[in-house]
Amino acid sequence: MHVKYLSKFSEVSSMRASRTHNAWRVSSQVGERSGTAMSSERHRGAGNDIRTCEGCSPQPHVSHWTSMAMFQVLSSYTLIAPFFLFVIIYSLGRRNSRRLPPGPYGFPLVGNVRETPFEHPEYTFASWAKKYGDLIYNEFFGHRTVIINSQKIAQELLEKRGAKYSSRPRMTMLAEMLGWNPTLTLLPYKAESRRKQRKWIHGTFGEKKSVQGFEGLKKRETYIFVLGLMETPDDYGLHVKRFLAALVLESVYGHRITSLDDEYVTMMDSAMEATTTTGAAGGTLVDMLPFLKHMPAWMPGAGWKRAALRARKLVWQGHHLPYRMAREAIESGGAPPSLLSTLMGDSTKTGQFEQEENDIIYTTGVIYAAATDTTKAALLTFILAMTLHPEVGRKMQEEIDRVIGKHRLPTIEDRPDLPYVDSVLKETYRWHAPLPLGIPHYITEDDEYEGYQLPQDTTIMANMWAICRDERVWNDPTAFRPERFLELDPSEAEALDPRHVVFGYGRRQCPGRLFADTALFLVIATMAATLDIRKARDAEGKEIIPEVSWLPAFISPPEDFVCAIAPRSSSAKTSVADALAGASA
Ligand code: HEM
Repeated sequence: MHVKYLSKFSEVSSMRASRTHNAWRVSSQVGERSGTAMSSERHRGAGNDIRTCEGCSPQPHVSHWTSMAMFQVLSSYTLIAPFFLFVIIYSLGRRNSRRLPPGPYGFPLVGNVRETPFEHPEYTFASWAKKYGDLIYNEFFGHRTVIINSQKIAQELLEKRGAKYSSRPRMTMLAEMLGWNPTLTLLPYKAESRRKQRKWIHGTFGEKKSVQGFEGLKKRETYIFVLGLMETPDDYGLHVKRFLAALVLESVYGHRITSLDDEYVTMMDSAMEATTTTGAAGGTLVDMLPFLKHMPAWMPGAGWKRAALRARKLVWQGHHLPYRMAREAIESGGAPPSLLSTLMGDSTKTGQFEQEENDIIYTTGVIYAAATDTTKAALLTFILAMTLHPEVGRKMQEEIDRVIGKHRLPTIEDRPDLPYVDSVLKETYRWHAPLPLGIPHYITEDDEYEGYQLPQDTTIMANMWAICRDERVWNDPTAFRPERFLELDPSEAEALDPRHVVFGYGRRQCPGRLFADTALFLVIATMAATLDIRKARDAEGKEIIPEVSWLPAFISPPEDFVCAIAPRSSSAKTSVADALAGASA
């Protein structure tokens, strides 16, 4: 790939596909497909056990397109033929000479591109695990990739051996051509800027005390969100987007939005959209063949480069313009405290502002991209689960009424007393990991695990979707059943907490997880206390049962679905409006 599937932190609505297939069905189709997709395969390692299976996958997918495009470009550069030959010989030699983890045997040069579907590769990787085990080796155009399908191995490698497993793979298009390279998400492990940016973000969004400082903001935006749902429930997707944009822009820049037409939102959305439309991160032709980035933009066939240059401008603006506007507001004393005001204040005090300004710009700029779509995916998954399982919503309401009563709304401090609500959030994470394959890590030193070599310069990723649905761990993993967490003893519950999976691992673990998790708890508890979420009805009054399917993307929210959201009681709207007045005071 390296990371064919890393379509970055971005608005994925442009990919909102026409397909609305059921996720469980896809899962089994993919399983079937992967069983027939390989004309030959073998286990590398101790023995070269060659097995064949009938037929080839008839499924066209983007990887075919990518390889065809590659051949078209290369055919006009016949001088590169010796290079091709070298790569084929080299890749064959490399695959055979090491005791790599098992996996489907790919073709020379393209590797496993052919049998890896572009959509929902996590399902295919999970089905491969049944055949090859929890550690699977793949190659994509000569790039080594290892996929982990169990929590035990993910923790062993990505956490315990974090010093070797915490870098990021090279992404020529996204990082180098579009200009996302100075952001924490993509910086190599050893980069000084990575250390600094991570410390800053963690200090604001990962430490309990500083996260508590945003409680007022979270409450206010939660109440605005719930009132919006009460007024125009069919626009629930837009309310979710507004809610998260408001949380992020105020906590990061001290900028308060009043609508989605806000200047900052427009700029940042444009940067993200331009990024998405240049192709899947790590999966474009130039990622496979980085020398192509030097192709002159005026050349015939270089439309992709011209598009990348246009996107680069928007990415630059998305980072620099909100920063400049917010900086002015902070300097004129008109902005509430924020990550930016803290960083500006601290670095001015130490006399480091000039040296640190670029890191400050990119630290603040990346959070909108990292925080909004990820949290949106989790919140939409919760709404889908409530639509399908109104009985879960009723149980949450019973618990809230019993513990808190009806005279006030739940707060984050109520969490220990609301174990059922808490288990609903955990089940939401487990049911569908918002980033099914996480963000890839990169191995920076040769290593060995259970007799298998894991060479330096290999991309390694945890299949979070598969880990959260591991049948060896979870009974009936496809069911949405929050009770499963209440049936565990405390030590098991701690070990199996899905937050140890869906926010990633070790030294690259999400630094915003505490902020996201507390915001999500508050919002789902408030929704349960004040709203009924049910199935919508069609013109004949029949319930519409939403399909359970998720967008095939790096950040994977549910596909569009309809639901009926209404105030829980005649007084619900007043109590939220009163709470909003209190929170805004
Ligand atoms: C439900 C919401 C969220 C989910 C599921 C999520 C998930 C993740 C995952 C899986 C990673 C990659 C971890 C790894 O490489 O092992 C990550 C990284 C990151 N997340 Fe989150 N995230 C969420 C919300 C947030 C929020 C609210 C923020 C900021 C306030 C944030 C900021 C970041 C950043 C900056 C990184 C890159 C960290 C690094 O490379 O060192 N995320 N997130």
